[in-house]
Amino acid sequence: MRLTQRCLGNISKMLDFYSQFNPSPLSIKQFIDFGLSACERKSFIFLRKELPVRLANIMKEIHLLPDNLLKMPSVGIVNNLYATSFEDIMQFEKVEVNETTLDKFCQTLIKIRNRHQDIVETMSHGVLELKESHDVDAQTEHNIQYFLDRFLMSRISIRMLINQHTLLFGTEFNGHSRHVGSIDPSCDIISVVKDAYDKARLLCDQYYLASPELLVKQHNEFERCSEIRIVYVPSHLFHMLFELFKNSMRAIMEHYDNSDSDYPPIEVIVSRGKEDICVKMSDRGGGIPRSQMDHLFKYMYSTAPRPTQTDAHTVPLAGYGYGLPVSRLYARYFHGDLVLQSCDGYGTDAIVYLKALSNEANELLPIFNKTSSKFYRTAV
Ligand SMILES: CS(=O)(=O)N1CCC(Oc2ccc(-c3c(C(=O)NC[C@H]4CC[C@H](C(=O)O)CC4)noc3-c3cc(Cl)c(O)cc3O)cc2)CC1
Repeated sequence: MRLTQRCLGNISKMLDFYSQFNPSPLSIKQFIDFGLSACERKSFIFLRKELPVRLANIMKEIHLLPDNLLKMPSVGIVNNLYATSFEDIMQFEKVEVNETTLDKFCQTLIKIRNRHQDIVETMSHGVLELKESHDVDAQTEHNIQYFLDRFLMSRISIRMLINQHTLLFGTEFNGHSRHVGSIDPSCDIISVVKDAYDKARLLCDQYYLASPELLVKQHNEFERCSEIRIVYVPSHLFHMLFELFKNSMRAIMEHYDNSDSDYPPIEVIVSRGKEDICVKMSDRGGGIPRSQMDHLFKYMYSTAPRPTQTDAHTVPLAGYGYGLPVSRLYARYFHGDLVLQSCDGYGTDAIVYLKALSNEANELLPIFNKTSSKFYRTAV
């Protein structure tokens, strides 16, 4: 449904207003502390301002995109979805806080989350539409990389706020009584590693009829002989590890494509130091030359072309091309990182760095300001 001109006029004034504010980053500790005190009114009061601020900040950047990208049908769809969701939240700007508005707010958040479910794929279609209709120069590609990193990080942060509120105060149950919203205060990293391996192995067995084994160990320098646990969002950690396992398995199976199933195992070590928890995944999948490494994180390079009929059996281990860059955003979202070290001809190490202390695990949020908008204005 296209927004009427009147709506768009009204929204742009509100967008200007809310985009003046910087998003307020929260740490995992703040999410936990707030979740344990669990006051729905306070959460509502915070979110009815913070969500419009985060939506407006990224919508202003969408409007600064190069015209030829902004005109792509799929980018138009994304723009309208954000405008509709911004309007939905605006309904609560000045309402009286009571049971009815709290219930309605929760339902609206669920509606928004569902509306935005496929945004990443829709945006990747927009990039593909641009690639298929225009020559994309290096500068435009760089601008798209900059924008998508910020756009997708903003989306991760908005979904985090929505999930915390709906899981804490809605009728949904997250399936784990000890969890605080989407956060596990005592996340067993090794079990997430094994879960991600099992799910990736399923896909690998389906396509290659075989899969490499997993060797996993841990080293806790901080609390000797204790299991390594972290206050973290298990679904974020799973997303990263699932992606990395798929890549390692694809490399190994393609590299040893004529062996009789004596594939080198994937080795994972989980370590805990004073500041960081690391999950290092090492494979002997033949590695990648340094000249090709940067491409792996590029949205433009990796945006998978639409599968043709003959590609009906596309490799299930490769998505629509945003798996690795989005996984790095999940790692960076709470001030961690995801780094690749490959040895051409031998294999690849992927390291996920996580903040060991929840008070240091602060949201990393894109801020729309003169610097970021200048970046777009210099775009050709
Ligand atoms: C954008 S995305 O996230 O959607 N996604 C990124 C991932 C991509 O799939 C993959 C998967 C594996 C590999 C790969 C190779 C490999 O393939 N070598 C052989 C070629 C080396 C260059 C050579 C050349 O071109 O010179 C032509 C052969 N070797 O090591 C890895 C590897 C990569 C990651 Cl990231 C890892 O974590 C572990 C790994 O072992 C590459 C690409 C789908 C798309």
